[in-house]
Amino acid sequence: MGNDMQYSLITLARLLTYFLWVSTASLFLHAGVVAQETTNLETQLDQYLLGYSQGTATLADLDAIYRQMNSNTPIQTRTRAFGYRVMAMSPTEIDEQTLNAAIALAEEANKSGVTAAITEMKALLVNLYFNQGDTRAALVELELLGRLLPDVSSPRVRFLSHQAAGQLLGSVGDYEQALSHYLQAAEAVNETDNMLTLRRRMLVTEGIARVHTGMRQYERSLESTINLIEIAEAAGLEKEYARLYLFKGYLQSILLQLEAAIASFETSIEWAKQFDDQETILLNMNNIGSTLMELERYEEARDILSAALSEAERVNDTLTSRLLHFNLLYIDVMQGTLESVPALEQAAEQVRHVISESEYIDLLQYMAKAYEHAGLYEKTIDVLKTQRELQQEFSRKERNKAIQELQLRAQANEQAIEIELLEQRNLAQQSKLRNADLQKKVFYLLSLVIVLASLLLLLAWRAARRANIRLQSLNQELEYQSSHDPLTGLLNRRSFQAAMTNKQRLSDSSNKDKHPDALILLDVDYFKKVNDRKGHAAGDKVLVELAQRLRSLSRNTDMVVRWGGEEFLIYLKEMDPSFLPTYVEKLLKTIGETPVEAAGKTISVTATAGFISFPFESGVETIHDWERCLQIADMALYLGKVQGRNQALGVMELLEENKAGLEALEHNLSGAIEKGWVRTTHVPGPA
Ligand SMILES: Nc1nc2c(ncn2[C@@H]2O[C@H](COP(=O)(O)OP(=O)(O)OP(=O)(O)O)[C@@H](O)[C@H]2O)c(=O)[nH]1
Repeated sequence: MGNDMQYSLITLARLLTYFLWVSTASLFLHAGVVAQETTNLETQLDQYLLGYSQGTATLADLDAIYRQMNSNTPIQTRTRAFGYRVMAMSPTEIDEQTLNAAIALAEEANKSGVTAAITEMKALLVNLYFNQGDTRAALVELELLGRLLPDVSSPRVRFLSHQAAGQLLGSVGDYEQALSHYLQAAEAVNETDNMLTLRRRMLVTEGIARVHTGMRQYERSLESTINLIEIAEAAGLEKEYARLYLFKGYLQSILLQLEAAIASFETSIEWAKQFDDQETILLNMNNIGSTLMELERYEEARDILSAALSEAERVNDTLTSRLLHFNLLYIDVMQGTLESVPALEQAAEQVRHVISESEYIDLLQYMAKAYEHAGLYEKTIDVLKTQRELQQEFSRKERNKAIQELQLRAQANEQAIEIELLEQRNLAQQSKLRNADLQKKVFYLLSLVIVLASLLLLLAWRAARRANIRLQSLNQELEYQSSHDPLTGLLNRRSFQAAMTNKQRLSDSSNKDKHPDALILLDVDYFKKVNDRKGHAAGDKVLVELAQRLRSLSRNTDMVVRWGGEEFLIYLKEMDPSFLPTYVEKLLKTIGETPVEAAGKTISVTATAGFISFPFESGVETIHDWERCLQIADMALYLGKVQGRNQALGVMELLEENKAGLEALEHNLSGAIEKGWVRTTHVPGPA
């Protein structure tokens, strides 16, 4: 039993341990693999960044890193890579597809709950929407971004966010806020120290310069630009020089530092030439020409503008050609060629469609000057009037635009609140789902544990039950063996004694009306001879056969006992004493009439018996002690033997109903019989 159960338990325990081990190992290995892949990807991104800052990395390098990523890659690594990808693209390369990819990744970031990733994606979306001209969407993202920013620790993400905010707010004219963001972006940059630090510092400074320009704080803007150029030179970013010097010259010309402006434009041309940047060269030439016009150095201006015009025409740059054409006609008029006035008017109209409104308003100033120079005073007044009207109209529009932008920001704020609410709701929903999922998992796990425990219990129970059954049958066997004679299967003396003790304990007076029981002690005659002549095995066979015959005559309530070697005791329940001799006769016949067949031999046997009713009514007293009764039956048996065997003697009645009679009955039966104190019944055996 123990073995069965132990085996099952051990097997289950082993299975469970194995299962746990495999799960733990796979979890551990999986975690290890993910961690290793992540480190590897981050390193690759660092290398890419290095290459990017040195101008050697390509988009293909980045794509190669991208291909190694999957949904298991930590979200912040993926957002970082995506940010680099956008950074590597020129504004014109950014399309709908890029935007959609960014929106999808932003959603993933939202779901992950990783603040740095969420913020980075929001900053990128601000940039992308701004780039696509969708100011409203950019503002909404900015509102959401603003709520997250205080929790962001990564300087890189803080820089990106503030930079994006500065750029967007600067473009909608919220210069103060823009400036504040740029300053925070500058702080974030100061916390970084890598290959991108200088480039980032430049972007911030350029942003600041643009904000100052927007605020018409040109001197400050110029300061920032000079600073910017220093940074670019320190970083050796030669590609940026032309653009920066152009901007510097532009600011100087506004501040009427005209000679310095020309010098800046010339420097810009030098650098633009290095990189074959025709567009910048043309812009600078036009700017130099315009500045010379301001200085009334018309000949020099004409030279450079003519050269620029032929270059612009060569490269089919219509816009610049028209501007240059206008400037050249202006010079003509200023130098006295008054016939050029209509052509100048015509050129102004053409230019009007390709320049901004404010630029056109500035251009009208030149027209007024030209008319004045040509003595066309009425036209001068007209054009100045038009200029004033346009200026007023422009200012009104600007004001409206500012109001609209304010409205737009308020709407964006509202939308952001709605989105935030929605996101919160989504998060709550997700956590609800996660909880439900967790509950489900716990339920399944518990069910599994219950099933396994039940299985174990069942196995244990079955094993215990089997053990009990075996034990029971062993006990029964043991009990049987201890109460039965192994040869004949009859009750043995011990069990009979126990039964009688029990019986005596339970006997009560309610038995009064019933017949007494009977005790018959029976002994096989000359059995020793059987053994001696036919062999011990044949003797055994005879005993078994006789036991069987005795049993065949007994009822369920009777007891047939092997009392000793060849001696049997038959206990009959409620036997009418008058029928007892007949029964005993039948008993003797059953034994003696048919010989026993044993080992091919026929063995004739007879038996002698003594019998008595129990309890025995002696007249003096009722003998309730079965052993005393049996003692009398034994004496009767003995007398039967003495008188020739194959017979039985029953003690029926004590005629001398006194103490002496009882004494004689119990200790000297033959004497009592001789004295005629006892009535006996003689039963002869079969002839
Ligand atoms: N084969 C066999 N013999 C047994 C067994 N138990 C007792 N005996 C034999 O039974 C014989 C009894 O012999 P005795 O007591 O001298 O009596 P008897 O030969 O039957 O003679 P009476 O009883 O005087 O008629 C002995 O030889 C015992 O060895 C048994 O289980 N198997």
